[in-house]
Amino acid sequence: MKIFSAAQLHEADKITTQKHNITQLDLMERAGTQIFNWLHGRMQGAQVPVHIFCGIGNNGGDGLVVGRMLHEHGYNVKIYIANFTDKRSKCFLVNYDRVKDVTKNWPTLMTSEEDFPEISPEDIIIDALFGIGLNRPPEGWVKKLIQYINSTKSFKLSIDIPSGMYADKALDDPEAVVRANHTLAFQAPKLSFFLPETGKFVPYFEVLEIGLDPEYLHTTEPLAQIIAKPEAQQFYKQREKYAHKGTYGHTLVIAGSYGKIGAAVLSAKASYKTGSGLVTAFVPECGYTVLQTAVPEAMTLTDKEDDLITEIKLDFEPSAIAVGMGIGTKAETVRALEKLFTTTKSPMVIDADALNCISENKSLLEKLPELSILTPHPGELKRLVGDWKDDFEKLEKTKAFAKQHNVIIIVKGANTIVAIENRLYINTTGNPGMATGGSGDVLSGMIAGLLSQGYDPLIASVFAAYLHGSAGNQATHTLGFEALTASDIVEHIGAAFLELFAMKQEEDKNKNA
Ligand SMILES: NC(=O)C1=CN([C@@H]2O[C@H](COP(=O)(O)OP(=O)(O)OC[C@H]3O[C@@H](n4cnc5c(N)ncnc54)[C@H](OP(=O)(O)O)[C@@H]3O)[C@@H](O)[C@H]2O)[C@@H](O)CC1
Ligand SMILES: Nc1ncnc2c1ncn2[C@@H]1O[C@H](COP(=O)(O)OP(=O)(O)O)[C@@H](O)[C@H]1O
Ligand SMILES: [K+]
Repeated sequence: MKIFSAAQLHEADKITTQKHNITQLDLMERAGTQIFNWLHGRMQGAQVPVHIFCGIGNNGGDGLVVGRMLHEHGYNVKIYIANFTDKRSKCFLVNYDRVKDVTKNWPTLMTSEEDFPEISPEDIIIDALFGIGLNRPPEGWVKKLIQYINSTKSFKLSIDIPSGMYADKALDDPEAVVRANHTLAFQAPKLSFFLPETGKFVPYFEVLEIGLDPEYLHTTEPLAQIIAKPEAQQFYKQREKYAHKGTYGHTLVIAGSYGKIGAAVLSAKASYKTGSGLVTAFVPECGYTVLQTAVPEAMTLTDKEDDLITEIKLDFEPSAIAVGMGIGTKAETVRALEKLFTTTKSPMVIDADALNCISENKSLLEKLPELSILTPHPGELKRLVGDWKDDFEKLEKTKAFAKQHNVIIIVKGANTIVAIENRLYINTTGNPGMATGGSGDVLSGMIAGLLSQGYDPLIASVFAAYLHGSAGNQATHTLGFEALTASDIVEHIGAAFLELFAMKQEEDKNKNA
């Protein structure tokens, strides 16, 4: 699914009306009807008071359509207009009249704090104050209205976007955003739903199709693309019946130093669990027995030094390499990395301390094989690309960096984001239980495991991020969040593969029944 900017959505709106010979008003009716259907399907005529707060733009217009329909279906609905300017949109005005025709009353006009209505905790609030047309932070009594809405215990449903938030730029004032319990977004989710500073205001959302011009949506370069189950299913390559272990590649995991050999264990196991035919771990001498015991399937090569990696000597050509987890940043290790980068032709995942080595020795960047996959967490990213003022600038800097150095960057976090050239892919799986030591080591092993099997670097990146989050989700079914460890993610990689097609099997069963 694609994510568009507010400007692109306004353009889609315009093109749809022109090409499909419908009016803006028709589109608003469609949008409002979708929201009404969603509510009606859940409320089933319940007489819970519904308070709809409308602005004076098209978001407010949507709110008026919903209010009219709820009224027509016998719901207990009250409509308020936050009359913050007299520049009411045309479609708002038409629907304002239509509400009056149906309810025989004008909605309640609000022009100051005195007009705020009483709201009981069990009431429902619909937020149609501002949509994607917000162009400055709400101030004065409008901000107070948002805060008043937030102070109630009512269920809050935002139309299109929580009022006070922008679709594609940072918040100006976090105190002036509706704290929606749920958001119903038209046609596509907004970029701000997925980034830490703004996404926290959108704990749950659904997308409602409103029939914007398919050609425009299809041909327009989006701000980002969402990777969810339908996309992930398409990445999957079936294993062949006559395959042998040589078919699925030989992954090399270069990881560990004294006290951090576990990183190599997690990564090597994850590579195997993701389907790599063979896995070799290259570790300092002190890691030999640990590896041979903890991952008996893996072969182990060791450095000549006991407690750190100083020279990576191989006796085979790896099909993919994951390097950096727990290796430290000592000068000898940096030299070993430099040699690896300049001599290897294998696709490579570069993580953790290898990224820190690069940050401290920027000349290494020029030596990276093209389309190497860098997997920084926010701290490592900052050391690579420099500081940012907000999440949106972070993405811009990351894209510029990826383009300049011809690499793929995986920005890890609650919604892991993959950047390649000018494009962004946003992962949708994962949970806060995965904020635990070693879970990144698992991801690196998984990416390398996919690379080894011949997945191209971009697909390996987005598919591994999806499966990694999905394995984490599967693990929570029996463990919850707190008890989840990186090893549990590894143990549930198989379940993540199975889950990819679980729904389809269910559907097939139903079809045959
Ligand atoms: N294609 C689609 O997706 C479809 C979208 N649809 C709906 O349209 C919505 C977008 O509507 P929209 O463009 O009319 O803007 P909206 O968000 O209602 O508000 C803008 C108004 O607020 C004002 N204003 C702004 N900031 C302000 C502030 N801080 N404080 C005070 N005022 C402020 C601004 O006035 P001005 O800047 O001129 O003073 C303007 O009057 C979209 O989210 C969706 O719900 C559907 O109907 C159909 C298809
Ligand atoms: N709140 C969260 N929701 C989803 N995934 C998360 C969350 N926190 C962390 N993760 C995932 O866990 C991994 C953490 O990686 P990293 O910080 O490198 O861990 P480590 O260095 O301990 O291996 C990343 O893949 C990240 O996307
Ligand atoms: K809204």
